[in-house]
Amino acid sequence: MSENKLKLRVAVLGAGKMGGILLQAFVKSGLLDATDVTATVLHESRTEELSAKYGVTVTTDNVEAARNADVILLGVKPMFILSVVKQIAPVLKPGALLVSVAASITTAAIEGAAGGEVAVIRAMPNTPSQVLAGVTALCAGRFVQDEQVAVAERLFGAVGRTVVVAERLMNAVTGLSGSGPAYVFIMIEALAEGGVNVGLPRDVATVLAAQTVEGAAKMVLETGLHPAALKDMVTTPNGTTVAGILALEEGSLRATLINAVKRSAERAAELAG
Ligand SMILES: NC(=O)C1=CN([C@@H]2O[C@H](COP(=O)(O)OP(=O)(O)OC[C@H]3O[C@@H](n4cnc5c(N)ncnc54)[C@H](O)[C@@H]3O)[C@@H](O)[C@H]2O)C=CC1
Ligand SMILES: O=C(O)[C@@H]1CCC=N1
Repeated sequence: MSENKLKLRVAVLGAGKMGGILLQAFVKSGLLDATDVTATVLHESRTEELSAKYGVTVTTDNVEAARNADVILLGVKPMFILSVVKQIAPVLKPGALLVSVAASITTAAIEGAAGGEVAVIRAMPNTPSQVLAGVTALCAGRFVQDEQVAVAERLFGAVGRTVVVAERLMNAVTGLSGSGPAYVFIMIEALAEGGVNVGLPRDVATVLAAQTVEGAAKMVLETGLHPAALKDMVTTPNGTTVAGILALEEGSLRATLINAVKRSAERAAELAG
């Protein structure tokens, strides 16, 4: 494992849901040494509990955490990110890399808040990073070197797949894979409810639903076949599946999902201000 380690000091400013998932995974996967990671949160009352949970130093002092860091992962809510960047700008090491996971906030806005030629990478990960099955889209700001993109790919690669996209596509990514886990959780819950409705115990129904979603997703990723071809393999003429598909089409499942991604992407654009 040690040859795969990133020998970098990383500060996670805003170790909430997403920041916490990422920092735990970076350490657990062996990519970073716990001693090289520091994290911050807003409230002093949570630092002790989170230090114990994450196994890294957790404080409320963004400036101290950022001072010696090679990579600063910004995990605060979009509305707070520019003030946090302004706060840490005076202590940034030359060559430090800022990585923001904030929805909507552009690399240009972060560069502006940093007030200099600072390397900024914008990332949109998702919560399945917690089980190393995440997907993260990355885009680079104006002052980023190729090696810094490679560092970000290593970091997010430790928690799943990565793709590099043009920045103009980041809100679209947010609408699909950033918010998408929530849509899929709702689908799994609803499929399980269907199972309960036809007599299955809840726990069995939930396992059947979740494993079916995982298996179907794996088939798409591993066979490279079009989802429609895989759907056709399940669908016997005059059989059970096509009866279920009729119900999906009557309920406009496709249009509903297309709209979900579209509305979320539109909201991401709105939040950019
Ligand atoms: N939750 C998700 O599925 C995803 C979230 N994101 C992005 O991640 C960011 C955080 O979202 P969540 O983790 O869901 O929110 P959260 O509320 O769980 O985490 C935010 C954390 O920031 C801390 N914080 C607030 N102000 C601070 C400050 N001034 N200094 C240091 N820490 C401060 C809070 O204590 C909290 O721990 C957002 O920008 C969001 O757009 C991106 C992808 C997915
Ligand atoms: O709901 C949100 O705003 C964040 C961004 C992507 C997922 N959660």
